[in-house]
Amino acid sequence: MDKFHIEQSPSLSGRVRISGAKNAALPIIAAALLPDSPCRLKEIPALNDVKNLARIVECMGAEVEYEESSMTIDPRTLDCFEADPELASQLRASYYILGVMLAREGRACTSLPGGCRIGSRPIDLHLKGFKALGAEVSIEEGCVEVWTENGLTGGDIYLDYPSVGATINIMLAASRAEGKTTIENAAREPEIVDLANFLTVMGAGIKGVGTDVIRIEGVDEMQGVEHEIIPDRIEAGTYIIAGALAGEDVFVENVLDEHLKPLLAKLREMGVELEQDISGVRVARPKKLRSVDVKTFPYPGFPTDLQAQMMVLLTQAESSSVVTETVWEDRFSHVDELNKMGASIQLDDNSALINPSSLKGAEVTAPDLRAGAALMLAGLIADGETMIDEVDHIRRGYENIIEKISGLGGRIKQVRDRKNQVTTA
Ligand SMILES: CC(=O)N[C@H]1[C@@H](OP(=O)(O)OP(=O)(O)OC[C@H]2O[C@@H](n3ccc(=O)[nH]c3=O)[C@H](O)[C@@H]2O)O[C@H](CO)[C@@H](O)[C@@H]1O
Ligand SMILES: C=C(OP(=O)(O)O)C(=O)O
Repeated sequence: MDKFHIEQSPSLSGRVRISGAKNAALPIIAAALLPDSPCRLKEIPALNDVKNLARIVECMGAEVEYEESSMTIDPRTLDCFEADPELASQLRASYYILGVMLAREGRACTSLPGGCRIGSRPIDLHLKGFKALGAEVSIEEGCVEVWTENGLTGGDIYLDYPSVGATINIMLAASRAEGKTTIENAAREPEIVDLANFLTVMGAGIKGVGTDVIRIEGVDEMQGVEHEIIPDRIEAGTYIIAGALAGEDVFVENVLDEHLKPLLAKLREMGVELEQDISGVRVARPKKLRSVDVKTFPYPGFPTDLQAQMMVLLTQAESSSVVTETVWEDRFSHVDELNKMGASIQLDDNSALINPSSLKGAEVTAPDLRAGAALMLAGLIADGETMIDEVDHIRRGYENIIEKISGLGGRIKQVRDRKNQVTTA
């Protein structure tokens, strides 16, 4: 397994371009199986999750061409409704095959999905939505199966929690169901809006996306279209935090700053100066960082996917801060690793008290994607050398991370296993 070796890099400068959003690209790749002609998707990030999902749809018979950041998917040759179980268990978003194939073929099957271990991650709300559209569901020995004998019909669904995945899966299924579907207490994340725009241009009738009531009018036919994925707000936020931690002058390019309001507001409260323009955000480390408290919420609240990275910045504040995680019950696995690096963070249930501290290099392990990104940020400001193990987690969400950080002057290398042999500059 590869590791990242990082040396203290206190003066990052230059430009870094943000890639297309992983959490928009994945449902959109699945949705490209809905029309009756090919789709061309642009700004597809080169990430393992994307490659695995592309492989899943290919194994189901679709034709996929993937070059640079663009992917063409032709669903006309689909001849299977089952996602490869081994591939499907590697990523969370494989469960979007359920909504899509249920809509298209009236039947779908996949293994329970993978993704970060940050809580129990049930899929009851997805299944409740499918049932409301007239589907039967079964979960047996780690396999999820959904089917309908007479086709899907629109229905009304109230989500107990505004789940991103459930909102997406129900939208996918409802877009080709007969009649109208209403999702109440729907999630409002920008990735859902991107998917809805894609479905709408293909022919679906969708209203209210970006609010908590989404109405979908199913259609019989959809046409393949070209679509460009929105920039990844979590990748952007991670590089903006890197600039606030260790930047002399960092410009984070290809950012939709309206998707990052809760982060940018917190950074300003901390004393970070940000210059926003149409193409991105300029950021540098301020002389002093004020402490702030942060609580994660579904969008438009502070994103749970930036909680770990923000915690690293808070270790550098003048006084103590409290971070409260409300979305996932087990998303503090970075705390032990940061404490190994000299941080002083105490956990109490779903809150963390972060005391000011100087970080020092250490050997740490990335427990999941964003926790890994947080350790990488910590390595950039820690005194000495940091070695991060299990970096495949980080690669699930950050395209060309070594090249991007090195391009800003960050001293980071990929090394291979025990011999610590350098593989990438
Ligand atoms: C691939 C993808 O887009 N992943 C994102 C997506 O995950 P994901 O779609 O899995 O997250 P959800 O919004 O579904 O989960 C949020 C909360 O709802 C609960 N829940 C969810 C579904 C369900 O059927 N039952 C249920 O109880 C979960 O346990 C969790 O506590 O949104 C999360 C919240 O912003 C992000 O952290 C992930 O990066
Ligand atoms: C938790 C995440 O991803 P996934 O849902 O794919 O595990 C994430 O992107 O931070």
